Amino acid sequence: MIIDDDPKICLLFSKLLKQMGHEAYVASTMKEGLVLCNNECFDLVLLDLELPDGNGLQILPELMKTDSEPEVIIITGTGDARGAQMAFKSGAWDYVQKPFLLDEVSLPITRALQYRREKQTEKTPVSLVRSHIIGESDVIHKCLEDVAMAAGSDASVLITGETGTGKELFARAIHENSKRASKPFIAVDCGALPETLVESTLFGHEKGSFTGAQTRQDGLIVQAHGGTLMLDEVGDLPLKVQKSFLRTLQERRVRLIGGKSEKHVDFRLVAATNLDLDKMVKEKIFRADLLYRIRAMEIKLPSLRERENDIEEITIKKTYELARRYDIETKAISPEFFKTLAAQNWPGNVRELINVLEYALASAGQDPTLFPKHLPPEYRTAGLEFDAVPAKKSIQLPVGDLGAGDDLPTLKDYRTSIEKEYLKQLLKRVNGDREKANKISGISQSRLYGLLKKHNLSGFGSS
Ligand SMILES: Nc1ncnc2c1ncn2[C@@H]1O[C@H](COP(=O)(O)OP(=O)(O)OP(=O)(O)O)[C@@H](O)[C@H]1O
Repeated sequence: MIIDDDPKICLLFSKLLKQMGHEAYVASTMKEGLVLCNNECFDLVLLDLELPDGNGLQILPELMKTDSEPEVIIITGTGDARGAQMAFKSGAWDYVQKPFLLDEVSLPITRALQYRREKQTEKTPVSLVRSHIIGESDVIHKCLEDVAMAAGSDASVLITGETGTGKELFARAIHENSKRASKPFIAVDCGALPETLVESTLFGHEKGSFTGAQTRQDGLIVQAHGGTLMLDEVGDLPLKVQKSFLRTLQERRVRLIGGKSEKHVDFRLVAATNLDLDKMVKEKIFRADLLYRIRAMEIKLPSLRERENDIEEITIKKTYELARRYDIETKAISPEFFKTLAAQNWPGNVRELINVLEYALASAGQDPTLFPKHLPPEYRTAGLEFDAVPAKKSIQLPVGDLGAGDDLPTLKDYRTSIEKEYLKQLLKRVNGDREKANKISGISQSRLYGLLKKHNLSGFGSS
């Protein structure tokens, strides 16, 4: 419901709300607004303050007490701190000042409606089926609460997060905890499909509708009927397909490629991405109206770096699972192994961790315990500071850039020149003291003499 006496603003909001998939009513005075609110049910009121019959704040408490108890966003051209404070005190959701950018209002609208949906959603299921999601960190618990919330409603959900953070796992969890659990869960990776195939894969095709379409085939949308459709990497949907998919989402009807009639489909959408869809909207490569539709709720998955405390539990459970899968004895895990894992950056998140554990199990062979030495070499360096070996003196090599191209010396020549440089420095420091030279260099007297001879150095006089 838009209560504003400026027809241009009303038109702008009506268009925006329609684009976001909502219906909008308009009132131009406080009185008209109140009457409508008392007769209809509204989720949200966009309330202007300067109205012909008074200041909108006057009717705010009354509006919020109408049967549908709508959320209210104040829109005003005369923003002042006191007005904003009063609005919030009376329970307004947000306070937007004119002039505004569409983004500045669309976000509070989405959030207010999400909040409202969450409020109305059935209570969180007492025992959420975790669907193999591992982790007890606060951030994962927050995500599980979101899953429970999403599972209790039928709203479209957008799951965002870096690669390997478990977007598909969480999508399945939403499905398995929803009333659609006994119906199909269909996942499609939009990024893996060639552009020419996306449309027919999603919508299906009639026989002979294009070369190679030898039989009539239902698309994945129809296969997801009654259940959940997961569009993974939704940012990779070509613009043309975005348009037809939006239509299907809005009208819940699908038409096979080359077909004439339409079919009713009932599916719940869970989309996922690791791209910045808002940025893609600005770059005009993702439709704003589709983004509004698919992001009725959003679940942001944390990276593994943000939930370091979960690494240990994931490691134990996954090592056990992998050992069972490969039919080998499960291994004990040393504290150093955990420490080395905790020191990593994990850009590939849980998927990367599982791959590393697979490597470690293979490299451990018959060894009963996993140690850092079983990890891929590039992962060991990050944990070196935790190794139990006492730290050695750091060594500053007396070399600079070795030059570019093919003129790098052989390793043997390089070692020889470093060795000679070392001996020269040693002789300078010990000032003829043989014992001291043996002590510092850590090599025996005879070996030291051998080396001095080799390099034609005579630091201790003739011998
Ligand atoms: N919290 C978790 N608990 C247990 N396993 C997890 C968890 N998160 C991810 N995994 C595992 O990590 C692997 C990658 O997960 P998934 O495919 O769901 O990630 P994704 O975010 O969809 O990745 P991408 O963006 O690359 O498609 C899977 O084997 C999944 O089971």
